[in-house]
Amino acid sequence: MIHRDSLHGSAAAAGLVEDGHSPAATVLQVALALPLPSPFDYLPPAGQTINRHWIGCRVEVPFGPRRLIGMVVGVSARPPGDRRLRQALRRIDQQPLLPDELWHTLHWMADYYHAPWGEVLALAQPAGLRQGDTPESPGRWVWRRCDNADHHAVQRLRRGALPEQLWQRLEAVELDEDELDTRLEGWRGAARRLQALGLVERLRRAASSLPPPQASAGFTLNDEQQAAVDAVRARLPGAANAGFQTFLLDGITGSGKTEVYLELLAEVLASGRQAVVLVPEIALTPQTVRRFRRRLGEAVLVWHSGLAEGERRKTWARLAAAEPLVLVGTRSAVLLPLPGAALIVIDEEHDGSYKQQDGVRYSARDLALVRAQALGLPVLLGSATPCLETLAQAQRGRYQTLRLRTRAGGARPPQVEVLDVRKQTLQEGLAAPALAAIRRTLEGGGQVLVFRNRRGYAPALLCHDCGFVAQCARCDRPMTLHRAPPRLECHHCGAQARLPAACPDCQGLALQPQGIGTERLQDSLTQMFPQYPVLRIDRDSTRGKDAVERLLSESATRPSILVGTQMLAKGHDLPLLQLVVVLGVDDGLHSIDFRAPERLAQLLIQVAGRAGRAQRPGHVLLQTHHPQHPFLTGLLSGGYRQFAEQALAERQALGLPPYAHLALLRAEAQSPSAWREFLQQARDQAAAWLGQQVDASAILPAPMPKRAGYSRGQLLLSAAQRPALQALLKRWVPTLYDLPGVRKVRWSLDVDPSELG
Ligand SMILES: Nc1ncnc2c1ncn2[C@@H]1O[C@H](COP(=O)(O)OP(=O)(O)OP(=O)(O)O)[C@@H](O)[C@H]1O
Ligand SMILES: [Zn+2]
Repeated sequence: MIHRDSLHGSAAAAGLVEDGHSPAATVLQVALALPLPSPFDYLPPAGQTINRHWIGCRVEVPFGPRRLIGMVVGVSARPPGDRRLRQALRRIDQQPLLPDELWHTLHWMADYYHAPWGEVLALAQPAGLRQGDTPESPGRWVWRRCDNADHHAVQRLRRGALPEQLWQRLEAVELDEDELDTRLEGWRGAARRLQALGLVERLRRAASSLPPPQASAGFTLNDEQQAAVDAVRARLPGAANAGFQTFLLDGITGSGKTEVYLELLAEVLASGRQAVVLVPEIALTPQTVRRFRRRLGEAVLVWHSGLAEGERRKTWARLAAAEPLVLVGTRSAVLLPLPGAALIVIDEEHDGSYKQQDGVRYSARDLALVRAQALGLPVLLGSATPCLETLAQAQRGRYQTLRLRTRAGGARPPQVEVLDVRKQTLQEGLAAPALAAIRRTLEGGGQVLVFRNRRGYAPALLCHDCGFVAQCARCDRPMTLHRAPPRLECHHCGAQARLPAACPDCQGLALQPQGIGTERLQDSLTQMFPQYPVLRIDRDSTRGKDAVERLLSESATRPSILVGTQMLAKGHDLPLLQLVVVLGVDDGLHSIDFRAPERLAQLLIQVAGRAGRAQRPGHVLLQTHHPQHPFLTGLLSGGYRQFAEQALAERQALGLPPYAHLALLRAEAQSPSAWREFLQQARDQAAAWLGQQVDASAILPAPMPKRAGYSRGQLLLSAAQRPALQALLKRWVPTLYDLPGVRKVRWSLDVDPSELG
């Protein structure tokens, strides 16, 4: 986790900006969204002179035969040497596109993750802006009836159809597009019809003419919730003690963390300011958004990767204009302009989706802290299972911990039990006591969740005659068998293959599914419990829009079985859910990644936390062959808190994060010799700067040595002190681009990697 010392990097990033003050600047330093380490020098467009006000403005420049849009990150007086510089074609912005604070945070980010500035800057701009469009003026589009609407046309509208519904709603009012989005599904088509008939028109309205946001009151908070709200409130802008502070809201599942956020967010809106709430990717469901809108009204906007470009630009512009809004979004929402920010919230702060796994590998959680510090705001991290990095910071007193120890609204925590399956006959992966518990729960009118974190029918297809296993040729891993539609699929690279009729090795006909996936569980549970609906929730069954919601609402009010992967582990309130059966616990016990136990503990606690959230008591069964495994006995007797304390002690003893800081250099190539060569050159290059402070591992194949046809290797750097690691990276990374072996590999640097694979 990032703390004060690491922020000093920003001074270096700001170095170029300093050049801007030199009086005789003649060269523009332009960051382009290319995987190259430094900005490019250009002369200004003909007839224009440069000064520091160019910094932060976009320019169009020639690049080879192409024209690219880049951002001026510095201006300099340095003579260009013998190189002939090309001229920029045009200046796009007259003033910086990004607010100051965001600009500096992005510089910090490029510096800290050792990523090209141009790529970092591009992350903070919707596609249109990256292509040189001017930002939309803040304000909103509204629709209203035309004054001279033709009444004959109105009479021809079919009663009850969408155009007619829209027409009715527009009687004597104009409606905002955002409002229409929430109130009338499919209104856009209807609006276009009415517009074509000359009945309605679309107008731009200034943001200020909007009605004030409408919010409704929440629950009466319990004492712990209230104390949490009070502590954060004391740091909000305007309060006597206003300023940066990181809070950890450490509250058990179902303890009402979301209510704490909502209470604070309502205050932020009432004071006319902005807030961001980061949520995990799979938690950004319509259910979540509805809950926020119900409480906070129309001032809630969403941000996620599936958003249409138009929406994106509109949201970006409204935020940039400091409109009072609450933005609920996934990882990249942390890079939006927030000139009016008062609070940043990170829900389920331990969630893996906050770490970007390609391109610029940033942690949205860490960046949120950097931004909060730069903006002088409180930042609230919420979780029932905080990550160890966060807990370590809290122990050191860097974060202030706020606790919610009881479930809100009188619900009790679920009762968790290990179910020893050794020597038991399993029926389709389920032990007899688990099946009996499922039956009892259904007969008592409750809902059951069978959790298995493997989608598909079976994790492998095996020939019982000769032992052949169907593998992905590009990844050397077993392919997953799927039934609907029948196919083999590689879950690592997405490759698909037809099901072989006979064993390709021995031509035998004894091909058998090996192991259990969610699809198979759904099939077998449907046969075992034919009177009850059995619904499956995983990535395959939920491809359509709102599919999760639809499936959940189908089962919400009656006894039923849900079969699901980690998609079901968070963000859902299922009032009837009484029993959770967890399969495949043992898979997690044997992983080699040092973070595997932490992830498994988090997953188990979160899944268990879905049970018994309302009036019915919750019960959780963990099926395992290792009932005495210290991980399980520890988690059961001492809960997450005790697990975390032990895990932290182990990490300290072994010199692992959070007591060490890591950077992982990955390389992949057609042949292992190519990545070995590159990594060896990289290691040699670093050798001079290694030593007591920074350690380099041996060059090793990645835990998954082959993927999508590429052979993969890695080199791990670690240091007890973050500044030592950063100092090395700063000198080292720029040299990697020019190593002789670089042309034969694809490489990437991951600072604070969350996975060592
Ligand atoms: N003060 C309160 N009084 C009554 N009910 C409450 C109160 N606070 C929260 N609840 C209810 O308790 C349930 C759990 O609350 P919430 O979803 O906010 O918990 P959470 O800690 O965010 O849960 P999780 O992290 O497990 O998803 C919800 O149904 C919520 O409406
Ligand atoms: Zn594959």
